[in-house]
Amino acid sequence: MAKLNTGNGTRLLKDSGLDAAPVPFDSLPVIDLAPIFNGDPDTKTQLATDLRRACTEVGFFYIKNHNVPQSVIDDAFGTARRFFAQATDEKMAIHVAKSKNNRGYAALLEENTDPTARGDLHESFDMALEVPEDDEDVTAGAVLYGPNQWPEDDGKFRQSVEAYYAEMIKLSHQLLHAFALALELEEDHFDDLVDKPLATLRLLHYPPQFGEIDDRQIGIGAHSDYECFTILCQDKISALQALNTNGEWISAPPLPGHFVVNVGDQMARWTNDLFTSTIHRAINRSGLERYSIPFFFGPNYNAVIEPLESCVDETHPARYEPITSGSYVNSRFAETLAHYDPSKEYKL
Ligand SMILES: O=C(O)CCC(=O)C(=O)O
Ligand SMILES: [Fe+2]
Repeated sequence: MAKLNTGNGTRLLKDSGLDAAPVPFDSLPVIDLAPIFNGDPDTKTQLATDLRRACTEVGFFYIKNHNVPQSVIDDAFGTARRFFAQATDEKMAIHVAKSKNNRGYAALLEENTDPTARGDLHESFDMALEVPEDDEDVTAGAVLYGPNQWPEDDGKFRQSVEAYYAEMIKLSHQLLHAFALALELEEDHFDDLVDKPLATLRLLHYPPQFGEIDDRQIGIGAHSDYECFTILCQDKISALQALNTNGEWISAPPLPGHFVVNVGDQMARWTNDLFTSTIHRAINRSGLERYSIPFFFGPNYNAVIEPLESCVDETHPARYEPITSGSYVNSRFAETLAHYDPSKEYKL
């Protein structure tokens, strides 16, 4: 502890560098995305300011006026409910263990997002960009690209999931423009890096948990997301919590017509931790089944992520070595997904 003499006596102060401690948030900000679509320069500047603040102080926020049709969202949730209601055998037919790139179904407890815990109480279906096996990046070993696995049905499942995915890709490009403005960069700064994005959509089903709950076995254990940002749609059930700088869990309930967006680790690395990749978890104590649809958006497999020049200076030296988007996500998957081992031979 250092001491500072004032006219009214001595005060103690911690020697904690030049930056002020962030104010711990107690609720999540709401960002109006309308300006990114209507192009008015003044309101865009306001959006950039609001977004910068949300990403710096919280790392979690709601977005409204996102232009995603409610019918596409409702369809995706209906599809998720029908999919998870099937018999286990049906779902296991497209199990992730049959995929090199984590596409398909994973059962309860097969994911362990927090490696110190005992497995997550959710089941999931993962899909991402459809890339053929003979694509040049796939043959060169870019293991996160590849084909999806689809359930055998009348095609409705694939149709509604792909419709939702297409909306998320469109929205992510707009959101990335807003992030660039928030970083005082040109709006299209990141555009060349996202034409073949590592972008994964998950359907999640959380059964309710009753009685006394061991915090090592909850819906999804405490974690940060790996990609640039996540766009999350929740059904009507509140279960998501975000950790503030005081170490307190803050509730992030669903708001009708809004998505929750959170900054991921790749964006934190790009911004040298100016934007914060906030830890979160979900516990479904509602007594009802819960469904959510996170969409994780990161740049192309080979895009190099390193601290942006504008986020590095003498008092904030670069904290991260350059790494490709693919290597980063790959290493995180290997740590948290029981069936993920890109070095092994997979048979469909
Ligand atoms: O379901 C939720 O509310 C959160 C999901 C999540 O954090 C994730 O899948 O990374
Ligand atoms: Fe997450």
